[in-house]
Amino acid sequence: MELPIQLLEELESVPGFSASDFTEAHRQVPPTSIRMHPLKAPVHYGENLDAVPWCNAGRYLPERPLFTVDPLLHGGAYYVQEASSMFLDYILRSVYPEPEGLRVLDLCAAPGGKSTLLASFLDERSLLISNEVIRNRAGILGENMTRWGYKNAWVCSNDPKDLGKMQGYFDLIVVDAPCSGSGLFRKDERAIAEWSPENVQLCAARQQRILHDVLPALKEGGCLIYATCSYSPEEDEQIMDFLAAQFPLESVPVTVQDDWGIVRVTSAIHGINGYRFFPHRLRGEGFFITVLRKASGETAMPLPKFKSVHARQMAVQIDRFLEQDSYLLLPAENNQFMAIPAGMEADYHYLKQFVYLRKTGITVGGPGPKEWIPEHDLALSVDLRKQLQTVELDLEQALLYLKKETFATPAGAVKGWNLVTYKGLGLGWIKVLDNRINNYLPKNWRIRMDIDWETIL
Ligand SMILES: C[S@@+](CC[C@H](N)C(=O)[O-])C[C@H]1O[C@@H](n2cnc3c(N)ncnc32)[C@H](O)[C@@H]1O
Repeated sequence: MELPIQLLEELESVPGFSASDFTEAHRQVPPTSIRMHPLKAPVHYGENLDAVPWCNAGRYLPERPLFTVDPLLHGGAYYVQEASSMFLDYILRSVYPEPEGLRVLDLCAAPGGKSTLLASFLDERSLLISNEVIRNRAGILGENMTRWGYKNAWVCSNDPKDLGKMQGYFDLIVVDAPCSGSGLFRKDERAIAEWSPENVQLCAARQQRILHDVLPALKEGGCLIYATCSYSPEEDEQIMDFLAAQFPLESVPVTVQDDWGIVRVTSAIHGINGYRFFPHRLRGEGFFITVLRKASGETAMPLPKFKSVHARQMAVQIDRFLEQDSYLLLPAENNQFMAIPAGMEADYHYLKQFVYLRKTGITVGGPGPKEWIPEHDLALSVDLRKQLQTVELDLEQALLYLKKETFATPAGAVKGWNLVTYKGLGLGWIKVLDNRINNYLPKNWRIRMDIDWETIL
């Protein structure tokens, strides 16, 4: 792996860098890590695995498995995430010891690593808006958020400017910015060929534009978390100085343990604190992150009055599927309904004025000619009732289900709708008829890969 010489030269002046150690680290296989779902990962899962020091739910795997053929991944028991970027979890716990009722924006959210982490961190009264401007990437983000299963985590697909119009609405904005990607060289060699000093400049200019466009949406006293997977100071320390110079933002330092190997840096002009991750100093890839607080500026506008569209009469149908904490049912496309937390309808009506909401809470399905037809989202919801008609699948059946193939009626299945589970984790719905089953996995969710059954079973 031939690393760009201009990058190595520039990094000579960056604290914690060592050209020889850095180059040597790029000859090593990158560690594989996952972050477990606090409510979905089976009990004792990950017990024998090394923990990621800065993230309670993070674990290193001894080697990279073929994740596609693990039904637990499809059911949302864990998310495959690079370990350094899990430091967001530590920052959140440091800045918000009690995260209550926060409105949070993850601006550059696909494929969903930071958003799934945020969703697990926030309390039920908080609302997470995950945005991804690129349409097809927003689709992948939607799938990953559906697997994670929270009704207070919504997805939109907009330009940062649209979100910036929601003056002072958010308590926290996370900008995991598109960048030149040098931090991921070890995982993706193609990124080396795409790297150039000119591209670093282009990325820095785009980062400034994105931040400038979205910052009006951060309320006074709210926090901005900015991160990249680039080593270039133009995209890291110099962006911190740009932020401090252009906006009323001040540094929020966090305490880190020395033995974690994270490098604390401060920006040259305004002394803002940031945290750098180098692969020769810790078990993770290149990453940079900083937190700033908005000292003054926009305050949230009161939410406008709205006419409720809660479908009260439909709720009766859903009560048998969802735990009866408080949710509202709103009409969705194709005669379906979506469940959102009670108390968030005003936010829904407000947000709709500014953004295209692709996913609002949990799509629960809709009334069919004879009965309620449950939607796939519902099977993956963390609020799904424990007492539902459920049938446990073995590995072969689970993989056939996830390939959207048919298989013999599993033992324990009853006529009608059954939730299929693997190791107790909901994967989706089947409908059992007299002499066969119908597999209700959405077509675009299916595993397309040919499975080598002999090695897997
Ligand atoms: C570093 S990735 C985000 C990774 C994600 N936060 C995660 O943890 O899984 C940056 C994202 O920014 C998006 N992006 C690209 N150009 C953008 C722009 N002009 N404004 C906002 N987002 C943009 C990319 O499509 C990409 O999904």
